[in-house]
Amino acid sequence: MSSKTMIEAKNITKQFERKIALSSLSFSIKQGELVALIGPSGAGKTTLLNSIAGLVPLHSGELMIENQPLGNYKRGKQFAKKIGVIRQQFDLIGPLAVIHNVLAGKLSEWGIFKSLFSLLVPQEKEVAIRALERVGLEDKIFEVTATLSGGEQQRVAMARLLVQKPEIILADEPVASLDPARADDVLGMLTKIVNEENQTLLASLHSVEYARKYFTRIISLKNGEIFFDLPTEKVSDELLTELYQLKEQV
Ligand SMILES: Nc1ncnc2c1ncn2[C@@H]1O[C@H](COP(=O)(O)OP(=O)(O)OP(=O)(O)O)[C@@H](O)[C@H]1O
Repeated sequence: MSSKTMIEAKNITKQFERKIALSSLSFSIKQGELVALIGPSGAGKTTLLNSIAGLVPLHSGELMIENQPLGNYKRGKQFAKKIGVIRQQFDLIGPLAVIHNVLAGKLSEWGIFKSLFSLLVPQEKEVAIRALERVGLEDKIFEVTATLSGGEQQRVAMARLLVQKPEIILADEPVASLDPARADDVLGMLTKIVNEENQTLLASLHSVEYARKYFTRIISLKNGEIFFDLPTEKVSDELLTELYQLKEQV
């Protein structure tokens, strides 16, 4: 792992009307880290990922991406090379063939003309083929995306990320809609790709089991605050019970 800091949160706070979703969080994540974000429903996981993706403005504090304030990054190509997002809903266009969804990873790089032309004659087809080979879907290249299973669609989303090649991947519940065997398969593949590409991964998960199996560090949130931030091997069952406990014990 390199010592380059990829994400740094400095006392970040986010409030929705009177609800504090993130309360003065601070942490930093280095290149190559595989970080799972866990915590009960409503703890702030999605809000945190969306803040880092630049989709949710903060009330106070600062987010630094590779030592630059997040706001300094221009949207478009520059940002797409820095941060890629993968979600539970996959964000794929169902009626399009798999190849077009994979090549969507190039949209911020291509101009509008090349992007539109690519819908007629796929551009840089070999890039898409290579990405689909890596996720084991090369035989599905011209299938309509919506006809693929949930696990296959999540692999298409991963192939799109392979084409986009961001340095940081933010994954919001990437396997929540998959059955356990598909979830295992998708997380195994995602973390393998991240390791091979020396990327950095921050993924929210409901499953502690997957967090322990695939991630090197676990950050837990509770009521918008960091409850613990530990290397995976230091996360005890007692801490997890406390994290998910419904009411604070008095
Ligand atoms: N757009 C919004 N408007 C108002 N409140 C919001 C909004 N988005 C999130 N919240 C609130 O902020 C808090 C944190 O929500 P968030 O979705 O980040 O939690 P989460 O940990 O991702 O939950 P889950 O595991 O259920 O997805 C919740 O109380 C939620 O109701």
